[in-house]
Amino acid sequence: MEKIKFEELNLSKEILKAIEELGYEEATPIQAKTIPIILQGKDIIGQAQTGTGKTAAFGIPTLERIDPSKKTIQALILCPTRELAIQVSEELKKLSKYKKAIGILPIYGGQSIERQIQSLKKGVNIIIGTPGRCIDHIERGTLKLEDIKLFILDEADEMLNMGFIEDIEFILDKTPKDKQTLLFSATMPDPILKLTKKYLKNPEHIKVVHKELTVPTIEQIYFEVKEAHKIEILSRLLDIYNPKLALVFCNTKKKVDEVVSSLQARGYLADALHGDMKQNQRDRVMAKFRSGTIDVLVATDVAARGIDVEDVEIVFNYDVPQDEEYYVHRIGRTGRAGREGKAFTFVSGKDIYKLRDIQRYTKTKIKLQKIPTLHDVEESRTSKIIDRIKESINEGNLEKYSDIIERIIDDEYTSLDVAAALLKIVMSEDKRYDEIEDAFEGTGAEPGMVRLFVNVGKNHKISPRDIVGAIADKVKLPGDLIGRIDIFDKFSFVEVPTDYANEVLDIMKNNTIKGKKVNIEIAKNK
Ligand SMILES: Nc1ncnc2c1ncn2[C@@H]1O[C@H](COP(=O)(O)OP(=O)(O)OP(=O)(O)O)[C@@H](O)[C@H]1O
Ligand SMILES: [Mg+2]
Repeated sequence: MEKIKFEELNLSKEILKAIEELGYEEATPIQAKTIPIILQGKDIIGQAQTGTGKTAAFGIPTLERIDPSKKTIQALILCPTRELAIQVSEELKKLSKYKKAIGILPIYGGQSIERQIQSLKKGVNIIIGTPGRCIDHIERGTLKLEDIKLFILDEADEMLNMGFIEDIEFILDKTPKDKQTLLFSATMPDPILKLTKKYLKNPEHIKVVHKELTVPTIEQIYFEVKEAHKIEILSRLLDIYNPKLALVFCNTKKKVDEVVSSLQARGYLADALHGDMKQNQRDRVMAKFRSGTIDVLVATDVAARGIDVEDVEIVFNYDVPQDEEYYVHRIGRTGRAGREGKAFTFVSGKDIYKLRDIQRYTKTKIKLQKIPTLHDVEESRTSKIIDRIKESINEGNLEKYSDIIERIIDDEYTSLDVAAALLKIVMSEDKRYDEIEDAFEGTGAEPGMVRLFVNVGKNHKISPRDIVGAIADKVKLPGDLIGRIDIFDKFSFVEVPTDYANEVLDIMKNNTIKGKKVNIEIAKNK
């Protein structure tokens, strides 16, 4: 498709200036195709791949059509999650930087309703909301929709799905008949498409056509993994690829919490996002993820749709998603706006059938890759160190250090000796991998004993003796019955009598060692 400049789209100079500041050089295909039609006042269904700028595709013409001299709500945008409502509202605020008079307000559950009422009273033109909270305001009489010109569903197929459809109909019922309706999503399954006839007038279905439903710049890989090994494999992949940010999807809230504690215990900066958390917690986690204060976000499907965070380099499907559409949306959190990304899916047992359905639905091939071994992790660490050494040599300024080396060489060591010794010192600071492999080799504990894998996390001050002491103390198990296998940077192995194993696991799960929560699980042969 030929490139379309925003200047060709009949936009106001205020909007063009804001677009220029955002650094958008040309309109994306979905923007080029839908903006003119929306400006004409037509109903549309806009379908284009994840991360291709659908927000601005409906956001820009919406801003152009608002009359800010009237203090009424003229556009309502509904989103399936709170995080998405906030994000869409932020993007609209950026686009309206030079149309200051337009009032934009996100309203969503979990936030003080009183505060929202105060803001609504000031006169707002565009509401971006989640359905539940909008209904709440409609019932209180604090959200008046009789002046609505534009009604927009972002993630429209999800909004018209069973979970939301009643809410949507309730809200639609309160809006004027002659409004314009816009539906946007990366996916639009046929049954939902049929349903849209009920809500749209002579709509144009604008589909930015591609052979496949997913973004081609996302490399899609799957690993055959036993359920019990997922956490270890996730850690290895994180170590090898070292993504700036990674998003890990699980199918349940419980699993999200488990994965987060295992990752934290292994020293990763990870946190959770799911629907059981309080809104201020959710906001804090999203902010930390956006700023890179945490680098692994583990989430349920609340984070699957629409969320736009630039540096997400890998998306993990820790569990294969139930719905094919969700695969598309989940992996679409990476590879946005033309960037590259990776999507890694863990497949265990019967999941392979689901994966086939997903490939058929998305018309893509997901490639099987061998699970990285600890040796691979080691290799990747080695090549990273080599790169760093070369970089440092190229940067120069090494005179001070060369002088020291010369002193050693004077003592009859070769420069190769010196270099090798230095490298050994540097690399042994984090040599957990070889040692863990050794310890796992033969997880067979002494007869009558069970070997436990104890994870104390980074920067701890917990010695093996502390671990044995804590178990002895809290489980009332004589210390000499506990065997100590080894201690590593972040890990340790202990052996306890088989009869006590479950009790130790139970009790230690709810206890701390020197004030720190540690992760103890039965060691499994890798
Ligand atoms: N014309 C443009 N040029 C460059 N970047 C753009 C352009 N339009 C939007 N973007 C950027 O592309 C990213 C993705 O946009 P957006 O979130 O709207 O995608 P989307 O199509 O809604 O994806 P999803 O289906 O995942 O919701 C955003 O960071 C946005 O700022
Ligand atoms: Mg979107």
